[in-house]
Amino acid sequence: MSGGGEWWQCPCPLESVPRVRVCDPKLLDFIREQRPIVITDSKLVESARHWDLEYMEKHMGDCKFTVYESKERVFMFSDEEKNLGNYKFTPTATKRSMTFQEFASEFREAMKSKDKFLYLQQGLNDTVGPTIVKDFVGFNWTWLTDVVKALNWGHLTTNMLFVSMPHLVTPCHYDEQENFFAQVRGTKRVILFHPDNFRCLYPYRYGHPCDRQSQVDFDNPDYERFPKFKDARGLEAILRPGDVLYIPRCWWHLVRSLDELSVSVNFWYMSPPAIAEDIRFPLTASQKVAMMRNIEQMLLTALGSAGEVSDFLRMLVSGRYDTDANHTFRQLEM
Ligand SMILES: O=C(O)CCC(=O)C(=O)O
Ligand SMILES: [Fe+2]
Repeated sequence: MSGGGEWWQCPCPLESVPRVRVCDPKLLDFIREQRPIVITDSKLVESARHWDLEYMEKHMGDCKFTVYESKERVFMFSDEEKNLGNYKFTPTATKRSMTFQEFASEFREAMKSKDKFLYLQQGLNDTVGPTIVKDFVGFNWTWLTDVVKALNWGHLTTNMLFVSMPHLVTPCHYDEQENFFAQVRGTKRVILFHPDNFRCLYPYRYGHPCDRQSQVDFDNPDYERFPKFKDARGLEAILRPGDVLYIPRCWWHLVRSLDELSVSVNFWYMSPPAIAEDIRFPLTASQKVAMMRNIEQMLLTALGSAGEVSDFLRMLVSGRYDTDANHTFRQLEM
C-alpha cells in the first residue's frame, strides 16, 4: 500500500457517510437500520481530548500494551490461534508488549528514523493509571447507556485503544460486533462497505489466521484473481476529534490515519440477542455473513482439514449451484 502524505485514491466508487448531530431524532433510526453514520457533538470521549503522547506517557502507568511493529505501513491483523486450517502464513507485523513509556520513546525515534512503523492496539482495562481511569469514567456514559438501551444491544465487550503513527493502514475487514468508533485525536479516513459486498471483497477462509480480512490488496488489486472487486461500492468518512462513527456489525472497513498522531477508542457491543422467533426472512446481508461463518466452522470441525472442506463444497456446488437456475429449469422442461 502506498504511504506518504498524498491523498490515497480508493479503487472503488465512494459516497459519503452521513453526519448526524447527536440530538437529531433520526439518529436511532439510522442505527436500527444498521446504516453507518458519523455522530457529531456527542462528547462521548471529550474527557480524553488531552490524550497526546506526553500526557499518556505520564499517566498510563506501568501496565503493558500490545504494540505492532512493521516495516510496512499496512497492519494486516492476524491471529495464529485462529489458524485451525494450518495455513502457512508469515505476518508482516510483529506483536510486542511494552509500557506506554517504552512505546512513546520508540514512537519518537521511529518518527525521526522512518525505518519502522508502530501501532498500539490494546483493550483498555483498570490496570491503567488513576488519571486515565478518571478520564475514562468521564466518558459520556449517560448518553451511550441510553442509546444502547434504546437499541436493545448486548453488553460492552471491549474499549480498544488505537494509537498510531501517521499514514498507517488497517486493511479492509469486518468485525462481528456493533462498534461506536470514537476519534480522540488526529484524523482518520475510514472506507466502509455494506455486508452484501462479501462476494466482491473475498475474505480469507474461516480457519485462516486472517479470517474476516479481505484478500484484496487495495493498492494493487488483482482483478484476475478477484474479478468481482470491480463491483465493490463503498462509503467514506473523515473522522476528526469528537466524531463517533457507527460501524454496524459485519460492515467492512478500511482505516487510514492521516496526521501526526492518531488516537481512537472504540466501543464494541454485542448485537441484540438473536431470539429464534424474532428472526425475519429473508435474512439480512449481515445475518447471511454470520450463517456462512457458522457453516464454514461446522465443515472445518466435521471434516478436519481445509482441503476436505474445499472438496466437499466443490462436490456440493459444481454443476449444480454454479449454473444459472433458470437454465437448468428450462432444460428440464424440454
Ligand atoms: O483504527 C483502526 O486502525 C482500526 C479500527 C477497527 O478496525 C475497529 O475499531 O473495528
Ligand atoms: Fe475493525
